[in-house]
Amino acid sequence: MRSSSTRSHALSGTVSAPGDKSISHRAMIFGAMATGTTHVTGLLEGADILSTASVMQALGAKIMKTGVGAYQVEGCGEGGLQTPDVNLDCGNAGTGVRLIMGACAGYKLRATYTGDASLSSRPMNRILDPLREMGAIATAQEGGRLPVTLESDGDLKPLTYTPPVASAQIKSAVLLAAVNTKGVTTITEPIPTRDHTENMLRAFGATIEVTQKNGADVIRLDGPVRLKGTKVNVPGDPSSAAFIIVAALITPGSDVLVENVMMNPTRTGLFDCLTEMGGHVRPTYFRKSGGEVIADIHVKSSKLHGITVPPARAASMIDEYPILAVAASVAKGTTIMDDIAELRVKESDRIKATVALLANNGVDVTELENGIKVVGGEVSGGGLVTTHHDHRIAMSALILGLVADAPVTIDDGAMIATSFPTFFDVMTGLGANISIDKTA
Ligand SMILES: O=C(O)C1=C[C@@H](OP(=O)(O)O)[C@@H](O)[C@H](O)C1
Ligand SMILES: C=C(OP(=O)(O)O)C(=O)O
Repeated sequence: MRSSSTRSHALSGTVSAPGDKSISHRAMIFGAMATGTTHVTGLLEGADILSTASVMQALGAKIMKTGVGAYQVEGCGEGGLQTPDVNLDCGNAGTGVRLIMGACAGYKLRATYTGDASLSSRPMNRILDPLREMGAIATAQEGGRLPVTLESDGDLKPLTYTPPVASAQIKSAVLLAAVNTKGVTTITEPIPTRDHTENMLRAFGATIEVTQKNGADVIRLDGPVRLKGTKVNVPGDPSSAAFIIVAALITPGSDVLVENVMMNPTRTGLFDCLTEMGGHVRPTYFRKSGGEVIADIHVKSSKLHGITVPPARAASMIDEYPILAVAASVAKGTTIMDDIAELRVKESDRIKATVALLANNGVDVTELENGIKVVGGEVSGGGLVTTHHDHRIAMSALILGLVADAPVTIDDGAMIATSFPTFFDVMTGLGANISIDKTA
């Protein structure tokens, strides 16, 4: 599905951010583990979440759609998740496969996990290592890749663990295994990562203690805990709102309101960067929804200047570097994004893919050992961008095209549906010149 974008007039209007991907995965997984019914509203109906939902059904949960973004999950509760009859295809979703493997390790079951080409190239030992330490048996392909077969007797040992990289997926996989493990599992996080697992496990009835030691967060879960079905109202995804916000900031004359954006500080690093760059990014009308603070963000096109992104901010904007690099392409001066080696193991090597996307479209960009340097200026455009099945590279390229002299084309926009299925409608509704070439 080849798509392209061209220079656009001012964007204007009010839109709502789609449901948060991280919270939507967790709603399906925790709901399936719980006793009783979980009622979900605002679920992101993206391909990643639909993969997770069908995997949880294969593991024994009953999931029913009751309206737009509304789902009812009948959990497996006492009986527990069950050995599935089929391989568990987690699609494109790192979050899905890693959290589900963690959850399944706590039960007596055996399953084989697969994914698409992108997911099959991503490292799984980062969660298999701690799960093996707890007693699960896992076999993987070379380099810890999928397909993985994971088996557990449902009688794991608790673990005291410091993940080797800042990763909410590692933390969450271990915590989910700990839910059905007798004893205290402790995770130390020197750099805090998104805390949705902790917050949502509490909403499902678990007690999770978070304390500070030598500047690190120490997270303790005393298992086993019996999760109880609950209501989950999924807030809007700041990582998807990011594309709308940057589009409005860089397209001259724009004035856009993005409603329902989750403002959890473990997720808002990009908004801090854009504000430091001189962007008019103003959250208003703060309120609580589904246990999170949300706000409506008012964005006006602004003259941006380059910044050096503090590496300590990386965890709170880990998925936002490609779109920040697009903003940096039209900012005055230099933007440095360094110490982001984790970007090399996302849906694609996002350092290389971002550098190639900008360079092909006439932006002055340099690949650093573990980062990206961008010097802003005019964007000539005219390039064909290889997305490597990466939704965030695809959306970033289409936003760059809105300020380019010649159209920016992407090889395939289909993956955008993994995290932001309404992207094309939302952006064209605001006035962006983005089109899908259904014949290519
Ligand atoms: O826990 C989550 O929901 C996620 C954690 C992040 O991954 P890492 O934990 O690997 O950094 C992020 O990139 C991903 O989109 C969602
Ligand atoms: C990295 C991402 O997701 P995941 O790890 O779940 O594939 C993302 O959405 O940018």
